Amino acid sequence: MQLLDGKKTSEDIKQEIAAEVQQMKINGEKVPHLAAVIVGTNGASLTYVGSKVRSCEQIGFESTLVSLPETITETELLSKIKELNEDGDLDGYIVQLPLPKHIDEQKILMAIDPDKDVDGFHPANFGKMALDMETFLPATPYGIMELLERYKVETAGKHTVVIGRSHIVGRPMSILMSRKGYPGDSTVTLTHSRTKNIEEFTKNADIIITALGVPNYLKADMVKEGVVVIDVGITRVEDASHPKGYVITGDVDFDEVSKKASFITPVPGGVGPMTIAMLLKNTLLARKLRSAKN
Ligand SMILES: Nc1nc(=O)c2c([nH]1)NC[C@@H]1CN(c3ccc(C(=O)N[C@@H](CCC(=O)O)C(=O)O)cc3)C=[N+]21
Repeated sequence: MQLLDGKKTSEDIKQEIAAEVQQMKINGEKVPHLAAVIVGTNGASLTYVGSKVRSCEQIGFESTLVSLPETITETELLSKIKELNEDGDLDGYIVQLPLPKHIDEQKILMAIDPDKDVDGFHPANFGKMALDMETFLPATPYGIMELLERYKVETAGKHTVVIGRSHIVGRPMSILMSRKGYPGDSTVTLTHSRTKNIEEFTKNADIIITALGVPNYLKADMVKEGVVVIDVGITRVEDASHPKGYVITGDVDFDEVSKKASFITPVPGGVGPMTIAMLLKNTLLARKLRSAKN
């Protein structure tokens, strides 16, 4: 069994980006500038946004945190988005999801300038991804593709089973794994909450990508020997015996499944850190595309 170490790989990627930023500075060029919009104060959201800001500092990006109250109206948020779209210094930004219930998420995502949409959530970018055009790939699926590539995991002709059809992970993942070329060329089954006898799919899978958010869902008797397992689930489970009061738990029963797996991602330290690294990579791309335009 080989661990797909997202923590280490994300550090490698950040170092590669940092070296490019160093060169940009030497050339007297503008460095990439990323902003994150966060509405309200969800604990997990704050953790994620916090590590994004730290990563920016670490690699020499400029970063801006736009912190807005839970009570902000949709109209007010839309005018903030307009401001960010028009900000000539800003290369890319994300609006942290989920948004409060009184705000129409789709409406907000549609308002983001596709050229600054480093999450790759805008329909224009999602469409480009599906059509194999250069664009910002959604950071989590992009991070998974990068892990498979850097560990030279074979994907061509393999049966990949994706669990979960969310717009930000499962759906784009199924598209990317079926694309032509490496990593890709996979035969993909996209399973979800209405799938019947899901074990019939997982037991026959060469690669399983779970993005459910149900702790310890995937058990050893649901997989075959030699399977590659990518665990996208990151759930905080209360645990009073831990200093933080919770433990981070994935969708996979790691202790048992890892005995059968050829490759497996840990949680934490797997897909999560990769998501952040790929967001930074997208921001670097946004900067390059913008400088090529001007
Ligand atoms: N517009 C938008 N884009 C996102 O990409 C986005 C979002 N909204 N909303 C929330 C989810 C969640 N997400 C995570 C990223 C990294 C870790 C991460 O690095 N996790 C660490 C553990 C961190 C901890 O201690 O909680 C790990 O897995 O090792 C977790 C979660 C990005 N998301």
